[in-house]
Amino acid sequence: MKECHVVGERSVVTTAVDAPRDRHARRPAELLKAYAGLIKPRVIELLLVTTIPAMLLAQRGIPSPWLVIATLVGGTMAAGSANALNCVADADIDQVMKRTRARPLVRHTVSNRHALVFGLVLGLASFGWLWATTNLLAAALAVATILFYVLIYTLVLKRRTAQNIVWGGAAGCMPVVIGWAGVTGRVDWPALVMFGIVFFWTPPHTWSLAMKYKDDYARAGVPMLPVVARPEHVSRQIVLFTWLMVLWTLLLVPATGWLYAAFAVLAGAWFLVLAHRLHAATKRGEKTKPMKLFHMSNTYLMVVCVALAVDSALSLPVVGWPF
Ligand code: HEM
Ligand SMILES: CC(C)=CCC/C(C)=C/CC/C(C)=C/COP(=O)(O)OP(=O)(O)O
Repeated sequence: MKECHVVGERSVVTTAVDAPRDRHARRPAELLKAYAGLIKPRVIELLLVTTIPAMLLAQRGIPSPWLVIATLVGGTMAAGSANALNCVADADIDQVMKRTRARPLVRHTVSNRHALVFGLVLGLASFGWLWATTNLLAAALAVATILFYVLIYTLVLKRRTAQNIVWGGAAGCMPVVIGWAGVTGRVDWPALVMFGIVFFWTPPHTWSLAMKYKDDYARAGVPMLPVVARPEHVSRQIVLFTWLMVLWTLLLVPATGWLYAAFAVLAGAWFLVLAHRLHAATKRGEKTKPMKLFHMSNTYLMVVCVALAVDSALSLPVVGWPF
């Protein structure tokens, strides 16, 4: 059975004694599967979805398809590097948590050393690719995000504070800024508003998941909010961040058309109802389904991003400042 010791304030898991061991992947299909597992493709999918509307809004139309593809390829390389390095840093706790026990480094289908080299090379490649195909600002922002996510979130915040994902979540907000910079070579106020949308979206996304997996996180010594706080406090925080997120989406309206504005209000109202329902059920001490809110958080972000992308691609008349 695994043991988890808290050394200083950082939880350190001793070597697992019964983690399933595979042999190192050798055949091409095994290698592909193993390295794909390192980059967490499901997460990258929505990270990229947030990048596309940022590029369309920056252009207020349709940027060159090559620029969009080049930015998405660079973003995938950067996020893949960040996730692979995260897997190396978290190999000790991933073998303790049921949710992450099938990951390549836990199953030993890839060695830690190969995963580290893979993550570092992919990160350097993302910098070179983005510099060559977009601009130096976008490339620099991508590498800064990798460094922040691995060194600040994964190695410092994640194992030390219940606010880990609030501040560490900033890494997940960077694809929109990188997409904007890829088109304009600058970071203008709409990019910062989009950063804020994902920033306030992240706690409902992660805390709903962590409500389901809190025993896993507790076993690994990760102080996610549901591990250290009562369910009612967590659901109240989810409602608070959901309100902040919905109100923040309206700040983008002066730079968009009515289509985005309508979906931001409708999708926001829908997600607020879900968050309040979870909080009400939690307060009553009823059995809740936080994973429904987790999956709906991805749906919400996808809907808002698609509405923004269509609104921008069609160059709908901009609503402008109401005063
Ligand atoms: C620090 C910030 C974040 C944390 C701690 C976090 C946490 C997680 C965790 C633990 C999972 C489950 C992964 C697994 O078990 O395979 C997950 C899945 C996912 N995350 Fe996040 N996330 C964060 C930010 C983001 C951002 C910014 C996005 C996209 C913009 C995102 C999109 C997704 C998607 C699409 C999935 C897969 C959902 C599924 O498998 O159904 N996450 N997230
Ligand atoms: C452009 C660029 C470099 C983007 C990088 C942004 C990025 C990789 C965000 C990831 C967000 C995320 C899934 C965090 C979960 O980490 P975790 O360690 O809490 O999740 P886990 O417990 O599933 O490993």
